[in-house]
Amino acid sequence: MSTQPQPQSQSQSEPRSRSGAEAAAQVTPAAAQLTPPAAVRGPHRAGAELHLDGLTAGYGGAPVLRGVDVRVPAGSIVALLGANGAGKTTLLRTVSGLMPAASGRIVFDGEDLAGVSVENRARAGLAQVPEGRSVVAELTVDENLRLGGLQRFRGRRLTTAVDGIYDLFEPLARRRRAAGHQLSGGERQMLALGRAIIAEPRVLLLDEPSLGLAPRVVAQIMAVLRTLRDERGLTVLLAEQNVTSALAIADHGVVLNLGEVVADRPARDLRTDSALRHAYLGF
Ligand SMILES: Nc1ncnc2c1ncn2[C@@H]1O[C@H](COP(=O)(O)OP(=O)(O)OP(=O)(O)O)[C@@H](O)[C@H]1O
Repeated sequence: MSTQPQPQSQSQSEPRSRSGAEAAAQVTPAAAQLTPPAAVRGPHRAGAELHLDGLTAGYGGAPVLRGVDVRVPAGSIVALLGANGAGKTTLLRTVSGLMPAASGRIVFDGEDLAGVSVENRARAGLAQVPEGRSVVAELTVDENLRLGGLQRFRGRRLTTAVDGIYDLFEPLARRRRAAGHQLSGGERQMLALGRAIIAEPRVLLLDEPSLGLAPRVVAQIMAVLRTLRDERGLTVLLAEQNVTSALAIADHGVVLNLGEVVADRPARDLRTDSALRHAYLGF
């Protein structure tokens, strides 16, 4: 597979426009109070489609994922939901190549990823932000972002890319000279996300970005993800226990239980159908 996709113009990314009513239905009350992030600076690589077909994976021979099928269309957000231990992190790690698949297929932009290294998956545009807000503690915000951006940019283009992240995450712009270890939990999560986004991934794998954060910060992060989808056509697979926040921005919801898909529905159905929510999400 090609490991160096070429940048595409924004018009090629075919960003989706939404009706006002649809957009309004997708914001949480907290998100509604926030100023939307600035428009995404372009041009950018467009999102790619991701399919998982019959994916099985586990630890030491004990299966955790059992024949999981998930489809994440290009330019959409799919919420991956489920209780503790359902297999969300295992699924994301298997897709990014950190864990081997025992069987099944992972298809990224039409290409089977079997045998493709973690590094080449990242180069092709598959980015994972693990749970725990991984940033380099000793480096400043600016240095962390530049490090993330070096994968694709040098010189002035790198500076423009860093400025693009500050447009999206205003709190980071104010803290650009602070070291990673001096940041609040919310700022660290924004930086972890910024480091992944700056390299213009085509599919973003996010593991519980809301964990331990205040509702306002969660709303801010979800608003950025929505902007990236709508304006850049980014594809996002979002593992979350914060079901309400995830479904507020997702197009589709997939519920895992003990490593199996038990529901695969439009997010609108999971948001609005209380019987469905009660059956699969327990509230
Ligand atoms: N390194 C490991 N070795 C062995 N078993 C593991 C390992 N990591 C996770 N597991 C097991 O795999 C199962 C799925 O865990 P996983 O972390 O994927 O779930 P999760 O849905 O992400 O949960 P959470 O929301 O708590 O992070 C659990 O039973 C867990 O105990």
